Amino acid sequence: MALPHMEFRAFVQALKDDGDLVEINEECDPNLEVSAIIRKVVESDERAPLFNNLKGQNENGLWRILGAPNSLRSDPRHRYGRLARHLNLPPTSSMKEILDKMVSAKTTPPIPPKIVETGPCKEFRLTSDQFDLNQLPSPTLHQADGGKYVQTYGMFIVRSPDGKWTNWSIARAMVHDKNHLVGLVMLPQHIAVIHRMWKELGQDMPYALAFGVPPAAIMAASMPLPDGLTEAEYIGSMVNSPLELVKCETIDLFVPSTSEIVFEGTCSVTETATEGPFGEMHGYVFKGDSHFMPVYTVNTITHRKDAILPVCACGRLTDETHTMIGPLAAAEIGYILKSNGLPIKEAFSPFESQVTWVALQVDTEKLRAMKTSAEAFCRQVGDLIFRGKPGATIHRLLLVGDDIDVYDFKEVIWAFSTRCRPVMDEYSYEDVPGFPLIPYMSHGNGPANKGGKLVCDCLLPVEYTTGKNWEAADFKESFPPELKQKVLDRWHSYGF
Ligand SMILES: O=C(O)C#Cc1ccccc1
Repeated sequence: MALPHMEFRAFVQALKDDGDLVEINEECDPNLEVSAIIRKVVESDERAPLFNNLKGQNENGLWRILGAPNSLRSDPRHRYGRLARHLNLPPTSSMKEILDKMVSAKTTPPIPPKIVETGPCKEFRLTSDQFDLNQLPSPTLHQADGGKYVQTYGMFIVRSPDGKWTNWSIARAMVHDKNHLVGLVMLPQHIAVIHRMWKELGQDMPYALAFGVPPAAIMAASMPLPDGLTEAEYIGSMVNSPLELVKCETIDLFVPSTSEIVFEGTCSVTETATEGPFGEMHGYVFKGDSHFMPVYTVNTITHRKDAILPVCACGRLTDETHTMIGPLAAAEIGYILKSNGLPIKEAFSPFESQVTWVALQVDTEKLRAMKTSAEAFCRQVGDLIFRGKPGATIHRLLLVGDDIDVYDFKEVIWAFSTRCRPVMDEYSYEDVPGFPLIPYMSHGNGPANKGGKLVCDCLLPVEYTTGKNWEAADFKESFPPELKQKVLDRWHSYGF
């Protein structure tokens, strides 16, 4: 029997078994109605909606839509249950356990994928004269969007011209016409790096776009892994079993054999079209905000019967762009800092920062042993992160002490607000790449692609020298243990 982290269809069943799925069988319109429901779901951490009856489905059920595939659950006991199911972890797993699992494959041998002759993704095949992307139920996600964003949670598969590097990643794309998409291809994302390689050769870039891939694969595809690393092997190592891949029909690329839907074709290195506006991960749609981006030709579609298109209706909290992009960047950032010998214990990107911050918990005993200064330490951290790809989407790094739980924003904002003196304890980076999708970058006062980053030192000077010299004025730290126990034991008899 297929396992939920290795087959999307089994994952959907697992959500159903968890009571985390709402099947909608009345006809829904992919033009805004579907997304309005998904937005209401993700803004209230409701169960994931599976739209079984969409206006525009073809005779083989192409396609249904699963909304909110990796958003949050309302029950705090399994808040991250959907993410956990992506990784074959218990639904009660913490975000720390989830991110530790994502990083685990960095220290275990890669497990290459297994090539199989065929698979469920081959049940039906459509050539370019047999489909119209505008007639299929491609969703319009926000009323100000520039098109139907059919691609928000699928996985692009591209390979360097020398064949040595295959990259899997999520990058948005909208319908351009009957057989074409236009998509965001933006450095330092690896899809843009590889696209540039093909452009230098003067050849269009072959691509596959697989929807409804193994959930473990889409998680790895969202992690800013090092250049040159092939996700398929990383995932194999992470789940300790080889992913099964099958060859595409028309190009020399391989896709997960259980994918729900596969688009195959080439991405032009010369032709562009207007892409956007789009309701992006920071929660804004700027009217008229479109840019010229590469055109993808869709030559062939293969799919399962009654195939499911996963859709992230991104915007304000809390959708997949927040549960995945920020935390997975934090995991990579934490790994890089630890690998460079810095005393970092935990790293997380607070949703409340719209995943533009990463909070770093520092082992202050080891910090004191370094006999370093605040400036030297902060610059070490900033130089390692802000000049590399993992830090691309992050504009604030907050250094906090051992007493702060970086997974709890209330803790993080307390330390930031009370221990980081504005300006004096902040170390700016104006000469590094900026993330141009953040509104204060794209529509702010400075350059959209450069600077605007800070390392914020939320460690008081004593934490660098002699250690914490305060008690928190709270129940946990300001009362003797026996008194706290007495209060807890008598809490209800007091009348609370
Ligand atoms: O369309 C969005 O909201 C987005 C995005 C993005 C692009 C590059 C890296 C990470 C997120």
